[in-house]
Amino acid sequence: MNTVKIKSALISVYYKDGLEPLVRELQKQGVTFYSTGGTQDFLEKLGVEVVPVETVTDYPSIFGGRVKTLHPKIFGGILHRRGHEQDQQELRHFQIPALDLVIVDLYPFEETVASGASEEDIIEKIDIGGISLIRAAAKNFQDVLIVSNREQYGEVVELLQAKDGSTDLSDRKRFAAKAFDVSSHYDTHIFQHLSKEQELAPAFKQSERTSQALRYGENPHQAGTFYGNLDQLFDKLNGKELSYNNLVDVDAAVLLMAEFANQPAVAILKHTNACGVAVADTLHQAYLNALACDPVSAFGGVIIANKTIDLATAQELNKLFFEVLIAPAFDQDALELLSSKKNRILLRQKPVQLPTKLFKTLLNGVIEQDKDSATETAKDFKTATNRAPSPEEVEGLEFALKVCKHTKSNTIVLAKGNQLLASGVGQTSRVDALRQAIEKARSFGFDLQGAVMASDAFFPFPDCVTIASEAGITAVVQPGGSIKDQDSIDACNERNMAMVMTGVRHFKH
Ligand SMILES: NC(=O)c1ncn([C@@H]2O[C@H](COP(=O)(O)O)[C@@H](O)[C@H]2O)c1NC=O
Repeated sequence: MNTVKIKSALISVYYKDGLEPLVRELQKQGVTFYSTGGTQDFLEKLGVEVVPVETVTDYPSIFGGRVKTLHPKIFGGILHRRGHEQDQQELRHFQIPALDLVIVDLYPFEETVASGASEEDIIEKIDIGGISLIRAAAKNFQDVLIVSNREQYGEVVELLQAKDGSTDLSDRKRFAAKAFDVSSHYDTHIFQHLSKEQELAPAFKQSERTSQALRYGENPHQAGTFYGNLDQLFDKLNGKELSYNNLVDVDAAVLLMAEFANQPAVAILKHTNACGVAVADTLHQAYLNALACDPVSAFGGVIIANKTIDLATAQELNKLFFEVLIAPAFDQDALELLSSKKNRILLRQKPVQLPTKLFKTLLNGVIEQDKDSATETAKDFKTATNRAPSPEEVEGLEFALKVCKHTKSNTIVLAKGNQLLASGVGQTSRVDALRQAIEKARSFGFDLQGAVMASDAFFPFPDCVTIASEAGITAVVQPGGSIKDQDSIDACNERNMAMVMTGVRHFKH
C-alpha cells in the first residue's frame, strides 16, 4: 500500500479557478502550504496561511518569473527519498522542507498559440519551472503525489476524504502517469509550433490525451482503441457504442458531406464508399434519391445529412436498418421516432474544423499527407472535345466529381443531375470500375442515357470512353495527363460526347 500522509503542499497554478475546495480539504488536514506569487495571493485571499517559495529559496522571482521555483531547495524537497538515510541527512543539512504534494497548472501554451498571440508572448508561455515540478514530483511517486491537471482536483478531494489525508502508492503512480501525459503533450505542442516552418518536420509527434476502448478492431479477434475526443465533434443522442468500423465510416461520411454545403444533401456509405448520394430541394427528397441508388447496399450503412432531420425524412429513415445517422440537427419529433431503436446511433455533428493533415501507420513508421482539399467546379473544367457539356451535364459532372474524390480508387462514378447512379469502387483497372458501375446502375433500373461519368485519374486508353458511350453516357470529367489523352478525346468526338479535364487527380487508396 505504502501510504503517505500529506503534510505539505507546493501549489503553483496558472488558472486559479476550481482550486478552493481542494485547498479547503488540505487545510482541514493541517497541511502546510508553499506557493508562488500569484497563487500565494490567491490563497491568502482565501484566508490560507502560505509560505512563499522565496522564503525557502532565499531568492526573489527573477527575469519576469522565468525563474521562481527552479531551486535545489524546492526540487530537493520533492525529489529526496523518504526512506534513504543519506538523502535524509542531506535534507536536514541543507534545511530543505519536504514537499509531499505538488499541484501545478501550466502556462497555457496551446491556448496562447491558438489565440494568435505574438511569438514573444508564445515563447513566454513555455512553462519551464512548472513542467520541471511536474516531472520531479511524478518521478518521485513513491513518496509524492503530483496533481498536474485541473480536472483532477475533485478526484484528489475524494481521495483525501476517503483516506484521511493520505494517499496510496497505486494512486500516486496513476497520477504520475497522468503527469507524464500532461508534460509530453505540452512538449509535443511546443515541438509542433517551433518546427512548423521547417519544410520537413524532423520527427512525427502526435498527442491524443483521451482514449476509448472499442469493443474490437476491424474484426472481433482484433483489439481496438480510439485515441481522441469524439465529444468535440458530436453529441451522441442515441444508440450503442461506435465500433471501429463505424468510426472509419463516420470519418469517410463527414469528409464526403463537407463537399455539399448549400442545398440539402444525403449520403449513404458502406465500407467508406458512397452507395447513395443525392442533392435535392428537400432533405426528404435527397434521402429518397440517395436510397434509390442502391437500396440493397444501404442496409446497415452509415448515413449523413447536411441539414436538420425533419419528421418526413425520419419516417423514411425509420424504415431502413442502418448503423449510424449523422446530421447537424434533429427536430424533436424526428429524434423521438428514430430513437425508438435503442442500438441505432444518432450523432449530432458540431461545426468543428477537422485537421488538415492525414496520417496512418505503414511498415515500421507513419505516412503523412495533406488532406485532399481540392474540389474542382465548372470554372476549373477545360473542355477538350468539340462539344462542350450542356448546363445539365455540367451539374452532373460537378456532382459526380465530388463523389469520385471520396471513393476508393480505381473508381468511376456515374451520375445524373444531382443523383449518384452507381460507382465502380476499388478496382484494379479503370475498365473494371466502369463495367461494375454500368452493371450496377442497370441492376437498379437506371437509364444511363444522358448520364455523366467522373474518373478519379486519367484514362490510359480510349476503351472507357467507348464503353461509356455504348451505355448511353454523354459527358465525362477526368484529370487528363495521359500521353494517350488525344485517343480518348478523339473517341469522344467520334461519338459527340463532351469531355472536360481538371488537371487534378483524386486517387484514394
Ligand atoms: N519559472 C519558474 O520557476 C516557475 N515555477 C512555476 N511556474 C509556473 O508559474 C505559474 C504560477 O505562477 P503564479 O503563482 O505566480 O501565478 C504556474 O503556471 C507554474 O507552472 C514557473 N514559471 C515558468 O516557468
